[in-house]
Amino acid sequence: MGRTLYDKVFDEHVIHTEEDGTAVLYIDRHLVHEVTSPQAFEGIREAGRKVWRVSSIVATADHNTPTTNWEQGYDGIADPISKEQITTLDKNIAEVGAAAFFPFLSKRQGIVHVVGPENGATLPGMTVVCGDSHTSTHGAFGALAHGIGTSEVEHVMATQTLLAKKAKNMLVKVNGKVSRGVTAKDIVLAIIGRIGTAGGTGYTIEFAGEAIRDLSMEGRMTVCNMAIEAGARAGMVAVDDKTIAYVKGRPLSPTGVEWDQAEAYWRTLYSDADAKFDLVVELNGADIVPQVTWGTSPEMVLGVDASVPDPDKEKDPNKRGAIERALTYMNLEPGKPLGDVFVDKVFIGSCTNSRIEDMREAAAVVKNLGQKVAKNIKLAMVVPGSGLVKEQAEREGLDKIFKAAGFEWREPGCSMCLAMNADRLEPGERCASTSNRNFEGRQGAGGRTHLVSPAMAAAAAIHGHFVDVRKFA
Ligand SMILES: CC(C)[C@H](C(=O)O)[C@@H](O)C(=O)O
Ligand code: SF4
Repeated sequence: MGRTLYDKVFDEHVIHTEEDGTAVLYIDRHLVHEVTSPQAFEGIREAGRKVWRVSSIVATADHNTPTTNWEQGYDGIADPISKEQITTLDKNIAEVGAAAFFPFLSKRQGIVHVVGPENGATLPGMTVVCGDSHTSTHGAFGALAHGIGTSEVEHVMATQTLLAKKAKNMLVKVNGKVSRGVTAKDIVLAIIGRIGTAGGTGYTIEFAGEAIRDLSMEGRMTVCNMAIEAGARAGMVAVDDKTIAYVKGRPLSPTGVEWDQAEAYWRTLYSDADAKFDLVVELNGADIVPQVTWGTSPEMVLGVDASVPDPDKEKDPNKRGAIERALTYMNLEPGKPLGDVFVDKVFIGSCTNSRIEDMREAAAVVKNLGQKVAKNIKLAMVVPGSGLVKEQAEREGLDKIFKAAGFEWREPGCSMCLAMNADRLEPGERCASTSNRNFEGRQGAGGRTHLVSPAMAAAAAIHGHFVDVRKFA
């Protein structure tokens, strides 16, 4: 019987299987950031162990790095805990080593999930782990990539393996084409709206169908990035010409004969026609509208042309309670058109939407509209995902478009995605954000997050409220 893409990559990495089905998986790539690695390095040191394969490690500092004041160097990191996490990573990598390290202030620094693929650290068919739930992003390359906990980070460092129970296979097929102005972010939000945040629990999701094949690698990363918000630890997309073209020539990609061998193998990384999925979900690309979340979970999402839901119309008492609670937190009245929701801040960034294509998409909207950021917007910020994205965007003059319209153009990092650095929402502030989580307090205590695409965020900044970008896409 045929195998799925997930079956193939999983099987290829099994070293041993216990009777209860627990497998010992070999790990090819270990991505490391400053938040979830200190205890792991400490544990290794205390146990007197060595890191098994230093060349599997690629590290960067991202969550705590400031997005301003880089000219002040490490003195520009105001928060002492943030500073300590960043310098601890520097020390740990100095001691242990890595295949590549992109420290704070270096040109290639950035969000680990942007930096990995950009440098060829993520390759098709690899097992990729990181102490970070959005490691699912790397599945866009036909890699098996997922987040791990800090104790597992230590386990991988010490043994190069991970204990894993095989997940079930889910296929999410997005058929046909999407309309202009509908992006990868809208596709994945629509998927989460359909299957819910627990829909993917226990599964690895393969995203397929014409609308997914049509996406660039950047777009596929946006989709896989949010597989975790759909409950699946890993999301994957089959390898095709776009995948191969993206990885070719990157610093850590193979070259010469090794490239040829690798490419031949990578081209086998798709689900066989007779592979069996435990669950298949299909969506119609043409039905997907630019999405806006209205609540405090990514599944609380609707098209921008819809209105805030009315809890009284929900029969299930649990769901009704959740809607009521979310609307209270979000300070939204049932029935209010989403297009009438005004925002205070706009954040364009995060590992979901801070790649060059996202920057282009947002800048194109700003340019098309030809106006400045609306008066009611206190802050509109664009935070590129890495130093390389920033540099590329500046080469294309995108920074000038943003700055001329009144956006702030910042240094790379996680920034206001989770407010571990100085960028945050104040209590009660409402934000149009291109990030992936809208939980209570995610962007700062009492802050209210609406998840949208970069184009939608840019348009909200100019209009001051949500608008349907299909009107001017
Ligand atoms: C800090 C890290 C452990 C966390 C994650 O695992 O995802 C963060 O990146 C997030 O997005 O909430
Ligand atoms: S950008 Fe946000 S979601 Fe991504 S790794 Fe950083 S904090 Fe996590």
